Amino acid sequence: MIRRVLAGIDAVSLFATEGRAMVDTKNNDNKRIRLEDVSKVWDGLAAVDQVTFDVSPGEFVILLGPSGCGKSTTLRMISGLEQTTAGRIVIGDRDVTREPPGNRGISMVFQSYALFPHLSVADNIVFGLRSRKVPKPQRQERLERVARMVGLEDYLDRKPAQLSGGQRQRVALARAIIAENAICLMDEPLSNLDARLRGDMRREIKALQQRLGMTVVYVTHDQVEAMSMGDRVILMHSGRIVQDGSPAELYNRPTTAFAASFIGSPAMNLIELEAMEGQTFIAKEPTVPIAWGDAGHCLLGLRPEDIVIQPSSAAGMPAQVIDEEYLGADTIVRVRVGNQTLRARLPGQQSMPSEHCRVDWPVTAAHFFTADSGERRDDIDAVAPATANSRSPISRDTAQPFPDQGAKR
Ligand SMILES: Nc1ncnc2c1ncn2[C@@H]1O[C@H](COP(=O)(O)OP(=O)(O)OP(=O)(O)O)[C@@H](O)[C@H]1O
Repeated sequence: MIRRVLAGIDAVSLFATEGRAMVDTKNNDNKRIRLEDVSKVWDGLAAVDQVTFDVSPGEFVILLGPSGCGKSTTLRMISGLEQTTAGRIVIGDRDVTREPPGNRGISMVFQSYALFPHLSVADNIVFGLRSRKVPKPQRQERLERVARMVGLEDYLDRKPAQLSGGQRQRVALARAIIAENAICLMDEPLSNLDARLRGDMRREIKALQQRLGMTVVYVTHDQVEAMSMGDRVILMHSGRIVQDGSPAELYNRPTTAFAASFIGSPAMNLIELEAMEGQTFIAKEPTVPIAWGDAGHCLLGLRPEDIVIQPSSAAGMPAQVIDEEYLGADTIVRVRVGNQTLRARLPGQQSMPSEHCRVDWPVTAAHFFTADSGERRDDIDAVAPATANSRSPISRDTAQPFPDQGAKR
């Protein structure tokens, strides 16, 4: 309880700049964010390590990454709730690195909702406006407008304890929106909600952001949120930016093995390859010749949906079916290839007719990464598995699934 109230003070302090003119949300200058070589060091350890990125006006940018990678710390430094150890933060054309939170023109939505338990929904929403001494008629008009926007008109007299998780989250959103700041920072705002509500709220937040033209920086470790909401995704790992691009870029062209394995569910299969005879690379087991212009170890990356499972008489790597997991729209089939386990995603409900099969993939679906640094290699000319000269590379159109492998729906 105490934590929640303290968090509430944080949240509200962002809006509580007395006498400050309302930020003009039409003015794009207030909506731009720039981080230059920003770091945060705690006890000699860099939680955020020389992070640099820009957020354009009206952009929805996601900070994505595993627990502890520095997402929240980065967000809190943008808000001013945390001081930077090094680097510069610029909002619009103002260096705000040493400015207090209330001077930055930013709203924030927290995972904990940060509501005052003793205040009604209406009072929670207008708390910041009150501290700013916005006159009552204006407060009331804005409250009604925002409550309509987030569907809380019928709940204004209730206390937070009388609301569902989704409704509490809407109160937190309403409080951020009513401040009419041009920038809104959100820290895992949906993680306390159940899966269905999360889906609904994702769409609502995105629609609101577009309607209001706000710049949003949104922290999550949930790649579905990142892919579905972000105009851009900044993937972080150990305090650093691993990749910064559109959701499609991150999915289709991951620049590191970490990005490849973090985005996508199930994750991209990463198969260890090792150097053989000068310019040829082969899988440790079984043998997969790879034409290669360089020496060194590398990983072959294959998305589960790119793997084709064929009868054992067909071309491809010999494999054994381990099990099948039916998920409704598709089936995840695990197969053992040599000493490695691969996951294939097949459409509909699938039941493998035999334990023995072959796996194959379109040549263009292969991604390569160096095994040590994990960096993407685009200079590999890969051939399809099995005997390289025995057949033409397959494509999605020419792939031969098991004869009775058609989707059963
Ligand atoms: N106040 C603090 N004092 C010392 N270390 C901290 C403090 N806050 C965060 N850290 C450390 O900084 C690192 C980054 O934390 P941060 O909360 O930014 O990660 P995150 O990516 O947001 O993780 P999560 O998704 O679990 O919230 C972690 O190793 C964390 O333990």
